[in-house]
Amino acid sequence: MLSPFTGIESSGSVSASPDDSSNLASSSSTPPTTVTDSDSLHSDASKHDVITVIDDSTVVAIAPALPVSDVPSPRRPQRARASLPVYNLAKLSGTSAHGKRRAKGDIVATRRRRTIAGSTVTPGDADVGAQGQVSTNIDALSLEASPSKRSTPRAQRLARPSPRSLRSVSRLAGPNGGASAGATPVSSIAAKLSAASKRGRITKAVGKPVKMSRELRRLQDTKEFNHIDERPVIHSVWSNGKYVDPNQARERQTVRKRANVAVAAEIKVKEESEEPVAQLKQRRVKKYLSKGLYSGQEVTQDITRGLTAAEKKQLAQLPELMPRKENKVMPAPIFTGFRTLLTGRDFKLPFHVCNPLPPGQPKPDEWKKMTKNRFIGESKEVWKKMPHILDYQSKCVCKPEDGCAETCQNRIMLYECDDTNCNIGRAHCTNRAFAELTARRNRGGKYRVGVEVIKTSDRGYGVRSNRCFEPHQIIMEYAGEIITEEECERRMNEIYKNNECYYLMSFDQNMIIDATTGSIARFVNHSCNPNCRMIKWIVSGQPRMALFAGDRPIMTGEELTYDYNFDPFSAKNVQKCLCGQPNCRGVLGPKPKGVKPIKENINVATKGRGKGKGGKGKRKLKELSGNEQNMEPGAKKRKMQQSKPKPIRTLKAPAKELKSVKGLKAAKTLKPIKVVKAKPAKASKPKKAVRVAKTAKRPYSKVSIKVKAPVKAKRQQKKTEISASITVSAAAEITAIV
Ligand SMILES: C[S@@+](CC[C@H](N)C(=O)[O-])C[C@H]1O[C@@H](n2cnc3c(N)ncnc32)[C@H](O)[C@@H]1O
Repeated sequence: MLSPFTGIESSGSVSASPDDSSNLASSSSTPPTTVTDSDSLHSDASKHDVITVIDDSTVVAIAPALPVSDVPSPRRPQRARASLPVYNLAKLSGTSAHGKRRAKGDIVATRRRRTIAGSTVTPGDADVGAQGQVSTNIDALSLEASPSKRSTPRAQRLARPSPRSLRSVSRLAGPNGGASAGATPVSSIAAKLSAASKRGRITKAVGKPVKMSRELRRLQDTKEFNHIDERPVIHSVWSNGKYVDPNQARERQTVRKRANVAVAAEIKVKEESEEPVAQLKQRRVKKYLSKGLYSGQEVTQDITRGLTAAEKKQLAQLPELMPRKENKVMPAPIFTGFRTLLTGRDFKLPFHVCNPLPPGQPKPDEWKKMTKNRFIGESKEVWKKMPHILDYQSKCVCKPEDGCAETCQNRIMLYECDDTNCNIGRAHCTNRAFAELTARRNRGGKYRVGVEVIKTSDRGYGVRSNRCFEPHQIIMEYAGEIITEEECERRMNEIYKNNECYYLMSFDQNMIIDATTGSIARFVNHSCNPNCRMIKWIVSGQPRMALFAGDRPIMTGEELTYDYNFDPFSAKNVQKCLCGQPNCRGVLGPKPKGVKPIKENINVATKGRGKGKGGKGKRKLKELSGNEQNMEPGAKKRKMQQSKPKPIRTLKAPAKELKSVKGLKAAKTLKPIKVVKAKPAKASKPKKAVRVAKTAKRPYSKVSIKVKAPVKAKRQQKKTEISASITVSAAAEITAIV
């Protein structure tokens, strides 16, 4: 037995059959058997898109008028579906939240819920639903709708007659095509629908307005109805079968973000703290080039091509082209030398870099340093305080542009300029060597002093430079104790009798400088080809000895030497020279008799005077003994005036030589100052020296060293011989000097 509801459904004529969908699905496999089927087949709309709106009022009368059994089913028997889809429009349109409304007498409780399949129709409403459905289908048959009236796809879908409606209409019409009993109210239903469509917005099939349910009509102005979302759509999230609360998830996300930030900060701090270590680890090992840019390049050109045999032979003898061992040192890139020449500049390497003293240098013991001369014993009383005072009464005649250079009379006579005897003043004068030395020393620093003691392999201690010196530049003063000859004798007999080296140098006024306690200059060794000269100058009226650079500049690290010019007085006193120079005389003094002395080392001034070879010892002896007949008259005057043997000749020589070489003017200028004003001779001092020399047996030999000091002005002719005596002990025991 079928209930009205089930009867309707089984007939498939009233409600939309779920099999419509099956029709669609089977269209490809099952040919159409009825018209409705054909319609159904040709419909391209899915059943889900069709909304059938049924007016409650129109449905009511239809159901009883249509007994289910009377309506033959044009369809072949089908199996009923187990379940039907139910669509909740309120939910779909988003109005379910509004709840049930009651307005204008609408009884919500009795209102039928609209569904597509009509499965939710209450039993009491079954007839009504059937009628409503019929009316809808009738509307759908009305072909008034035109494509132009379909404003939107949605409207098109709504207006399109569904296969169900078509089928139901055909059923309602009966097999004869005439209207059945149920067809009577069709016109009234259509009119009702037409009236309803005026108010409703939704138009149904064939362009005719379809009456909307009141509920929908009330809602049609709402945003929900128009699908306008104001609030964010929050979708529920399920994860692994569990519901995820969005609030909790947000909190968890925030917590996770914070944790991530904290971790990132921690990592950053860690990285920063670990950075040096990482850098150390990542430090790359530097790769050095083992060869130069052009290393290994072969000479492609035959440089001897086109040369004669003789030329080739000559070329082959060039040391540069001699076959050599391969140089393993990395060569400089090509044109380096040329580029250096063009763009290079002079520079000095720091001395401690280029030439440091070898480690473990012994220091000389028993050496008391003294940088200034000091009178000892009677010497102070015997010493004439201002022997050169008269020389300082006139000034040189230099001009500022001359700068007291080589033509300066003071310079020629080995007088240092100062405020009393200089015409041009300190700013322009260049003849103030001792003043310059004092200033340099006062500034301090061992590289300003410029010398240091070294231990030589075979000559005891020596001195070397630790800076460069220009030619004729003052290096250091020979200072020590100034003693009389008597005191010198006593010291040699008593104090220095067992010494191998003595540091005694004949000075001025027959005095002797004992540098045993003295300046560093006492360590300067002898050389037959020296780079320095020991010269006595008159500074502020007082004699002072100093070591000067020779004619060539002195480089850093060179050993400083001067020619002792020993006068051994006896062949027994001769000391072997170990200077190692090519022109070495072999002995510290002049060459022994029978051997021709090497001329280069003989004083030029001596040669200029035409005096003999190897006569210095004799001359010294004569000077010491007061036999000065061979000396120039002027020189004798000068000697007497200055009470020193060598400068006498020195003064005389330049005056004579200047006449012939430099010009008479300078020579004439010299005369009134230095020679004409000469004092009467005092020959007592040299005699005294002889007396000293004549003393009985001594355990040492007295040797005289002559230091020659050429003056800059026309050196070869104007070189003046400055003599200083040095008394050096010899190990050999000799008898008295005669
Ligand atoms: C004034 S001292 C020089 C400093 C000395 N070398 C020292 O160690 O104190 C002179 C002595 O040094 C030695 N001497 C200096 N130059 C020499 C040389 N070229 N050949 C051999 N001995 C030399 C000689 O013994 C000489 O008597």
